[in-house]
Amino acid sequence: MQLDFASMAVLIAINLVVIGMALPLVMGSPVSTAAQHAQKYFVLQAVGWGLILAAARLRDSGWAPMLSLAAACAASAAQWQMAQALQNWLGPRPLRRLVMVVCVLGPVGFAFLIDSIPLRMAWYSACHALVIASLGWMCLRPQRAATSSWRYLMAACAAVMGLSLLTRSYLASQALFQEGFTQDSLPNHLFAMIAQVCGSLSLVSMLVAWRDETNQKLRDMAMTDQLTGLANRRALLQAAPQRQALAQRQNLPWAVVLLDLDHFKAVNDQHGHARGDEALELLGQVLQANIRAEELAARWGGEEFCLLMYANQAEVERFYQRLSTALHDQSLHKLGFALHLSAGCALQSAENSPPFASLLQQADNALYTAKNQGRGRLAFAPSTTPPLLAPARAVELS
Ligand SMILES: Nc1nc2c(ncn2[C@@H]2O[C@H](COP(=O)(O)OP(=O)(O)OP(=O)(O)O)[C@@H](O)[C@H]2O)c(=O)[nH]1
Repeated sequence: MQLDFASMAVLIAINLVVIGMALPLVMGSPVSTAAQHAQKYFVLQAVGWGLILAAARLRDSGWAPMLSLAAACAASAAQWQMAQALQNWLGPRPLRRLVMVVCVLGPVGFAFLIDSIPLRMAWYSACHALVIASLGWMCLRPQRAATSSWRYLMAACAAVMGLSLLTRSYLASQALFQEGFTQDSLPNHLFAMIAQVCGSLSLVSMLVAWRDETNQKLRDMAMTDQLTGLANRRALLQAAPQRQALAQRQNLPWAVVLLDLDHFKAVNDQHGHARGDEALELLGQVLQANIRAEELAARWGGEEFCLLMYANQAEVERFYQRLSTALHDQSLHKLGFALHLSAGCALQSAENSPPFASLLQQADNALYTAKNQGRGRLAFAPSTTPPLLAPARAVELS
């Protein structure tokens, strides 16, 4: 089999052009920011290989060095797009700045060394190897939920590509290349083959990353209340047994609190449904600002909210006072009228450790008590302490 570099470059360029055109069609629109960067990565790669091809064809003309420089610029721009995609998929990537700097320095050095093929190749290949190795490293330790399969595949491709580029850089520094990127030589053939295989595997990785991202978005949507941004009932029901079991295992106090806005129908009637929605959003914000990271606030439905707290009775009372005051003040300030809350709480204790559904029922009964006793107060479920010593009691907001 006779391989020549120009034919390989044609195949790679055709492959990348087809991928660059097919991706937007397959992914549809609109796609996420990360997916857009991934699409640009393939388009720029196609442009880069097209320019390498043109440089090979015009090898004997004065255009070849400029075309090679343009190819280097396109390849660096493609790597930068990949860094952006990884940042969006995996969260903040500390190496992103380094990638940006080397993506600029690579073509700049290439331009300065344009008269010496070995030097400019050695320089650019070394820069390219550093960028690719950084991209591979960026696939590790994600700060957002991301499956390992596509990350490891991409990191492996980066390791192989990085090594082949380093080899090319070394050979060029030894002046073994006379005609740069386009020379028909074993290292260039190997590099083209590796680029082809790693390019295809990177495509697979990116499609899986994009699928994971889409699945994660759907999961988040299924678990989040659209209006308030809090967890929804499904998310709370899913999280509750685990948290309850943790509290039992570690002997932590645990409380289920149901909160309900008072006379909310009147808010809607007097100020309109849109204002009512704003009131619910505000309660969501105030709740989120007043709970601890390990606690969970969810919209239970309508104007009712549910909290899972690692707290004893005194702590729940203090929390209720704090929340009611903040809600009162902020609603007056932001909505122009005051919102009031009633709450019912069931506490898990050594004596009272029923299933979650039963605790929830106790909290609901306590909320009913708070409403019946005049609203604007917190009531505890009677069974949370021995009934004879401490019957159902309510804490009125002072
Ligand atoms: N704006 C808005 N209103 C809602 C939403 N969900 C439920 N509501 C309204 O919340 C009100 C609840 O009314 P009720 O169950 O009578 O309760 P209430 O008026 O708060 O009275 P108490 O709870 O007894 O103090 C109804 O008018 C619902 O239309 C929502 O998403 N947005």
